[in-house]
Amino acid sequence: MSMARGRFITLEGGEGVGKSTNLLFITDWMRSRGIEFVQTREPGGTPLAEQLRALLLEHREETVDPTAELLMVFAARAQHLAEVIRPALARGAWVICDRFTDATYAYQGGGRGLDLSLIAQLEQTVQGPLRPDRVLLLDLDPAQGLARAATTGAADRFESERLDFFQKVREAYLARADADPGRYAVLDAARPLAEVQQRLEVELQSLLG
Ligand SMILES: Nc1ncnc2c1ncn2[C@@H]1O[C@H](COP(=O)(O)OP(=O)(O)OP(=O)(O)O)[C@@H](O)[C@H]1O
Ligand SMILES: Cc1cn([C@H]2C[C@H](O)[C@@H](COP(=O)(O)O)O2)c(=O)[nH]c1=O
Repeated sequence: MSMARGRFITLEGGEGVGKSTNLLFITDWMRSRGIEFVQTREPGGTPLAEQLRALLLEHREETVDPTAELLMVFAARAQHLAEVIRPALARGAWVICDRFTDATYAYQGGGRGLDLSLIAQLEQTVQGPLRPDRVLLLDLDPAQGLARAATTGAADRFESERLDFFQKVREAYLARADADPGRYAVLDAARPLAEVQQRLEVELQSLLG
């Protein structure tokens, strides 16, 4: 008897686009269908990776070198893959991950301006052929997203970047979705939540079977 294949789904977007809100909707949808799933996030998802997350997000006196930032993100990802993501997929569970390597292309590539081929090299080294089955990209004007994010707590090191950084992050995300439309679903996060979630449901249904 063959085991059902797990799905690897990632949720992406700039700051304040509604990831946390829509994650709840996605996990409720999976639970109501009896799908075994693991909900996790990046950077993070294991004790070591969560420590790296805290180091990445906290404000600090020194400027963080973009390459150091990139390597920390991939160090956390390697641990997360080994401890959480690969074992879950191997047993047939679905994985819903709040951000993954598309965030690296968007933030370290688009935002920080690092060479995309360096990111691709690290992606290949750390992940091998593993890529998300579906990337759900919540797209929103960054000024609107930052205003929404401001209602949910103090700004971390990334959220304190200038608006033009987030414009570049958004452009990088959209460029990746444009280049591979079969794998990305771009959802307009400026629409009312009920409408966003209707669209999400259609995307999730398409992953069944
Ligand atoms: N489609 C929507 N329309 C209007 N408001 C929304 C929508 N989606 C989310 N919000 C609101 O925007 C705020 C930010 O949402 P949420 O915390 O889910 O975003 P996030 O992407 O997880 O943000 P962060 O990365 O800052 O944690 C919340 O107050 C939420 O209720
Ligand atoms: C995976 C990943 C994340 N980031 C940044 C993007 C966000 O500002 C924070 C994570 O916080 P959130 O709760 O998901 O908003 O980390 C990054 O720069 N590069 C990455 O690869």
